[in-house]
Amino acid sequence: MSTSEQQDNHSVAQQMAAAGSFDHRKYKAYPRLNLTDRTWPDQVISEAPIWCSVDLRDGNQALVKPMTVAQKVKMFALLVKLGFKQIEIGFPSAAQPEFDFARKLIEDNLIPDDVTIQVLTQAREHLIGKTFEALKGVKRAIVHVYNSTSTVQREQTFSMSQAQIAGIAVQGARWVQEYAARNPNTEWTFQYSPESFTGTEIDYAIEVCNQVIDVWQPIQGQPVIINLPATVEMSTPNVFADQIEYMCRALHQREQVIVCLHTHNDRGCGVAATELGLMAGADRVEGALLGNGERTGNMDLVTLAMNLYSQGVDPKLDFSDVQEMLRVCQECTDLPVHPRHPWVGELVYTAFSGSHQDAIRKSLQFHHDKGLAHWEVAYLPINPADLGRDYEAVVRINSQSGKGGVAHVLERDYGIELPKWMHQHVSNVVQKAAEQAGSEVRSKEIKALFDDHFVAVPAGWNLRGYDLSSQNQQTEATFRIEAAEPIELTGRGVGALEALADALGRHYGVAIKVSQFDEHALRQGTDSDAIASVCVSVDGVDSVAAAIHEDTTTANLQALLSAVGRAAKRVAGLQSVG
Ligand SMILES: CC(=O)SCCNC(=O)CCNC(=O)[C@H](O)C(C)(C)COP(=O)(O)OP(=O)(O)OC[C@H]1O[C@@H](n2cnc3c(N)ncnc32)[C@H](O)[C@@H]1OP(=O)(O)O
Ligand SMILES: CC(C)C(=O)C(=O)O
Ligand SMILES: [Mg+2]
Repeated sequence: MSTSEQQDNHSVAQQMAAAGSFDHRKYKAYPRLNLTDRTWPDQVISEAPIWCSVDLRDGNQALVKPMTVAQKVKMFALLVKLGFKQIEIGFPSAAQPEFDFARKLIEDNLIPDDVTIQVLTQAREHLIGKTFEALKGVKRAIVHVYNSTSTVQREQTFSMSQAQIAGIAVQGARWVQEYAARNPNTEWTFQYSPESFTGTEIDYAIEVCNQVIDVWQPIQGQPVIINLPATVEMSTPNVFADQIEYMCRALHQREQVIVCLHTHNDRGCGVAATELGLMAGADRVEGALLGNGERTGNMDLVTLAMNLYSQGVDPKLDFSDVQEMLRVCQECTDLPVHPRHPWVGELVYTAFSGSHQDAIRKSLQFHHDKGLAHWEVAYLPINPADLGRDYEAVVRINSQSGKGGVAHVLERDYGIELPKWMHQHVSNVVQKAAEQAGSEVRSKEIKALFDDHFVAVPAGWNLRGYDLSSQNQQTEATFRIEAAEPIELTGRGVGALEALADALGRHYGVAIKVSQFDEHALRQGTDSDAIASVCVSVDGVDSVAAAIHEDTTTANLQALLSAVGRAAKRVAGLQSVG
């Protein structure tokens, strides 16, 4: 770089730094379009648009390290597998790998019969020539030619009048037509983009597009795509929708023109703008998986497709194996996926917070019990299993979680249906552990906490055996308990539990009352295992325990015995007798 160039760069940098104060007054509002008879707000998207992935072009040109040919092949295969029928494979005149990739797809016969490749070129003859060279022998292709039409680009980049810029477009359209005519064995589709459309005066954009359409004359049989890009997203999506409706009304030979949208995400509304643009009459959508693309990205194809899917509209794309899609995208782009990425991020179906977990648990149960025809589950707009996600991720426990969430994890992962009265007891233990850990408490740790605090038999309170005899609804029983010295107790009552409470009460001289009791077969593990949960009051002190055993009565009795044993430290009477 020469000294004068260095000085120039230096002064540009200085000017930018000086202008870079955080002062909103240097920006101005985007002009509104005065479309008072707009119809798009009443429209509903009831079918999938024509999709075109631009991962291999717009996505690729925005990467720190553009994809290698091998990565492109992998990405192409993924796009085909997902169901894309139109795929922009690159800018073959831009760089050798782009050219080579086009050749590879064609020569190695990698393009399925129902897939059409698309390529991008500037409206410059040598680049168009090279583009057609790259496409030699292809059965079908879309040639996409563009030039910038915005006020800023006309004035500042090209220093050209409106007529001169329109002239570039028209000349580009003619070259594309001429080169296509020289290759009649290929089925050609032409596409034109007034690049920087959102920075272009709308009536001028119409004029340029119509001049291109007039060159291509789609009415004579050659299909035409007019792509209206939000090269930079500059307005709220409703303004973009007005622009699209306005364009759709004004384009020549509209019936033969496929109107396409290509939004970017500068304001974070790329998907919203495309959705409203479709309502406004567009037919086709360009975008990239996970929104990769220039600056804040292209419109995210996954989000838009899943938005449709969640409304009961067939997206005509298959995201049933999201993990595979994420893996290939990451391998090809070297970009991470945000855990909160709509529909597919690692955490998007996960609730940590208590009230969400409670609602999800009850709602899933309701959905299951009622066999509802349509998916309507609190906080889960779709069934995560549709995307190959498991339910383990749906409820995860940390200090923000509540009792419903803990109960859900025990039931989901271990078949332990905690009775409602026990939720709070178990949750208290887990909550404490979560607060101490300051992080997530995993399912296995929750189970271990449950076992330690409720199932583990306190030393000296192990039931060794029992004999029961019942008459006239009265049970008389003998219990063998492994204390410091094995003891044998007898008691009576209505049923075995009452008999054991009676036996223990008389032995220790305490009042034992069973206030809560529950028993059920475990849904996992050995078929015959049962879990019993008991809450007892020993001299007014509450104590809770659970027990698991293949013999239901043993489970019940052990749960009671463990509960009384757990109260031992807090009830004087239980310590006074051996
Ligand atoms: C919004 C978008 O994504 S648009 C697509 C952008 N993608 C890319 O640019 C990626 C690939 N591009 C490239 O590799 C290069 O730009 C190439 C190979 C296409 C062209 O390379 P070069 O000619 O060396 O560079 P460059 O793009 O800077 O050319 C600029 C010249 O082309 C002209 N030009 C730029 N775009 C266009 C266009 N679409 N149609 C006609 N002329 C154009 C400019 O006015 C400028 O002319 P000048 O030399 O008279 O000043
Ligand atoms: C080439 C065009 C369509 C583009 O990528 C854009 O304008 O964003
Ligand atoms: Mg783009």
